[in-house]
Amino acid sequence: MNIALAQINVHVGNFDANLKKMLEYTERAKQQGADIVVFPELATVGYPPRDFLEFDDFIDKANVVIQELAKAADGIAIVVGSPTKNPVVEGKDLFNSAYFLANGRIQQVQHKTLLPTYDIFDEYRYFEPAAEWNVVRYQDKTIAMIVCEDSWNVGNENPLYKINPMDLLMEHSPDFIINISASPFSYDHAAERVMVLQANVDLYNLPMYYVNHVGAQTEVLFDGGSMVINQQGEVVDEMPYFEECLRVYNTEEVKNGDDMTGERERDKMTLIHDALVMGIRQYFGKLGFKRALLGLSGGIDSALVAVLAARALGPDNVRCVLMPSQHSSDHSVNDARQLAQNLGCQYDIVPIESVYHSYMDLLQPHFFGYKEGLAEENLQARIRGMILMAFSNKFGSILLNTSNKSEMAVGYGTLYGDMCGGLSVIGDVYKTECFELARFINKDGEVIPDNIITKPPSAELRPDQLDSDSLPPYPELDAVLYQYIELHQSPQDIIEAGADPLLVQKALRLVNINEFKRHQTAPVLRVSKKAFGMGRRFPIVAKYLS
Ligand SMILES: Nc1ncnc2c1ncn2[C@@H]1O[C@H](COP(=O)(O)OP(=O)(O)OC[C@H]2O[C@@H]([n+]3cccc(C(=O)O)c3)[C@H](O)[C@@H]2O)[C@@H](O)[C@H]1O
Ligand SMILES: Nc1ncnc2c1ncn2[C@@H]1O[C@H](COP(=O)(O)OP(=O)(O)OP(=O)(O)O)[C@@H](O)[C@H]1O
Ligand SMILES: NC(=O)CC[C@H](N)C(=O)O
Repeated sequence: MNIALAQINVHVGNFDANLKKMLEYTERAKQQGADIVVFPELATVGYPPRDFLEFDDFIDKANVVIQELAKAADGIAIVVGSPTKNPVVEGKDLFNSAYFLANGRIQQVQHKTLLPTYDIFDEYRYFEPAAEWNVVRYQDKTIAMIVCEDSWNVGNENPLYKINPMDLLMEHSPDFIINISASPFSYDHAAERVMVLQANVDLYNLPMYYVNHVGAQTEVLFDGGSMVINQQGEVVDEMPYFEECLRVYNTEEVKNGDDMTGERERDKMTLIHDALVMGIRQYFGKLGFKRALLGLSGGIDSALVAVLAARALGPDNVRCVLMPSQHSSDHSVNDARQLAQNLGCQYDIVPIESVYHSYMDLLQPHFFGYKEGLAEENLQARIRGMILMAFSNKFGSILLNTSNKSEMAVGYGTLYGDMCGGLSVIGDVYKTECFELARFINKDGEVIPDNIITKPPSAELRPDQLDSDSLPPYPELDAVLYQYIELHQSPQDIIEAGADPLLVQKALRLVNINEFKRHQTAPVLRVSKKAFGMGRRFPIVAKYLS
C-alpha cells in the first residue's frame, strides 16, 4: 500500500482555499500512485480555530468541505481532520475527528480522546472526548487512525490523562498507525515529538505515519516535520521544516527503511530564524498586507526585526524610520543607516528633537516645579510611536514591534511608545538569544553592522543611559526569567539553583507587576514552549511575588 503524507499550510476559516488545496494535493498523490492521502488535524478549518467553533455556520462549512473531499475520494482514500457535531445533548457540542473518506463517501470517523487544554491549547472548551475506538479496514489493511494528543499518553505515564486511546485501538490488531496532528513549533519541540512518537512505536511495535501542519496562524507557528517511523522505532523519513510537502511511502519499503534520526540537524538559531521569517510572512500574507515598517534605532532589537522582515517580505516591502533625538549617538544613526543599506530597505530620517521641545513647552506650565524623569524620557518613545503610526496609516503598512522577551518580561518598554505595533516579532526571544540570533545572521558575512552587536544595549532616552543602569546583566536576568517563565520554578528553587536572591526577588516582582503591559501588547510569534500571549494567562490584579 502507498500512503501519501500531505504536510500543508491551511488558513483558519478559509474554507474554499483549504478545499482547493486539499483537492490539488489529493490529485497529485493519486498521480504518484498513493492509495491513501493524509491531511493534518482539523485541516478543513485550520488550527486553532478557537471560538469560531461556536458558530454552527462555521461547522456547516467544514462539513461541506468533507462532502466535497468525499466525492474526490475515488481511486484514493483521504484521511483528514475536521470537527463533528455531537448528536447528543449531553457534553460538549463537538468532537475533534479524523475522517476516513473512500469510494465517494465517509467510510469512518474516529474522534479524538485526549483533548489538550494547556498552554495555547483549549480543546476541552469545545470538544467532547471519544467514547468509542474503532479501526479502519481498507484494501487488505487494518488501520488505527488517531489525532495528535491521543499518542501523548504513552505507557499511561501522562498525569493529565486517565485513559489511553492507543491501548484501546490496539485491541483491534491494526497493521499500522496514521496520526494526524496540529503540533506547534517551539525550538525544542521537534526533538520531543520524535521521542514521544518513537516511544509509541516501541510500545506497540507498529509503524506510524505522522502528518503535521506547517505554517502560521497569527502567533502559533507550525514547523511541519511530518514523519514515518518503521516498526523498529526508526525514523525512516522526516519532512522539511517550514515548507509544504507531499511524499508517498510504500508500506513494505517503510518496513525495511534506514534510520535517518542522526542525520537531522536541529540547530536552535536556524529553527528560530526560519520560524520567525515564516511567521512574519504568513501574518502579512494571510491578512492581505504587503508592507511593513519599523523604527530602526541602531540597536540590536530593531536590527534583528529589520533583517527578519526583509527576508520575510522582501527588502522593497520594509521601510525603516530613523528618529534620532538629542540623546542619540552619531554611531546609532550611522549603524542604522548602514543596516538599511545592507538590506536594501528604504529608510527615512525623522529627527524628533523639535517635536520633543514643542511638547515640553506645552507641558511646562503643568510640569513646572517637578523634577525631570520618566515622563520626559517616555515622551520620546511616544513621539516615535506617533510618527510610526502616521507612516503606517499613510502607506498601508503594518508596524512591527521590536520588544524582546526580556524587556517584555520586566516591563522595560513604554506603553503607547516603543510597545506599539501590530505584530511582535522577537517578543519570545530573550535578549541573550537576540545576540545569538544576530551572530547567526552574520555567520556568512556581515549583514548587521558589527558595532550594533558589540555595543552595550541602551534605550538612549537620557544622556549616556545604559540598560545595565536599571536592569541586571542580561545573562543573569535571562537565566532567572527562563526558570520562572518557562519552568515555573519558585523563587526558592531559583535561588537554590544558584541565582542571586536579590536579583530573583527583583526580577520576579517586575514580571508580575508588569502583566498590565503585556495585556496591551501585539501578538507575539511563539518560538519557545512558553511565550507571552494566548498560552500564558495571568491576572493583572494579583499580589503573588509582587
Ligand atoms: N497595573 C496597572 N494597570 C494599568 N496601568 C498601570 C498599572 N500600573 C501602572 N500603570 C500605568 O502605567 C504607567 C507606566 O507605564 P509606562 O508609561 O509605559 O512607563 P514606565 O513603565 O513607568 O516606564 C517605561 C520603562 O521602560 C523603559 N524603557 C522605555 C522605552 C524603551 C526601553 C528599551 O530599552 O527598549 C526601555 C524606561 O526606561 C522605563 O523604565 C503609569 O503611569 C500608570 O498609569
Ligand atoms: N532613534 C531611534 N530611531 C528609530 N527608532 C527608535 C529610535 N530609538 C528607539 N526606537 C524604536 O524604539 C524601540 C525601543 O528602542 P530602544 O533604543 O529604546 O531600546 P531597545 O529595546 O534596546 O531596542 P534596540 O535594540 O532596537 O535599540 C527600538 O527597537 C526602535 O524600534
Ligand atoms: N493538537 C494537539 O493535540 C497537539 C498536542 C501535542 N502534545 C503536541 O504538541 O504535539
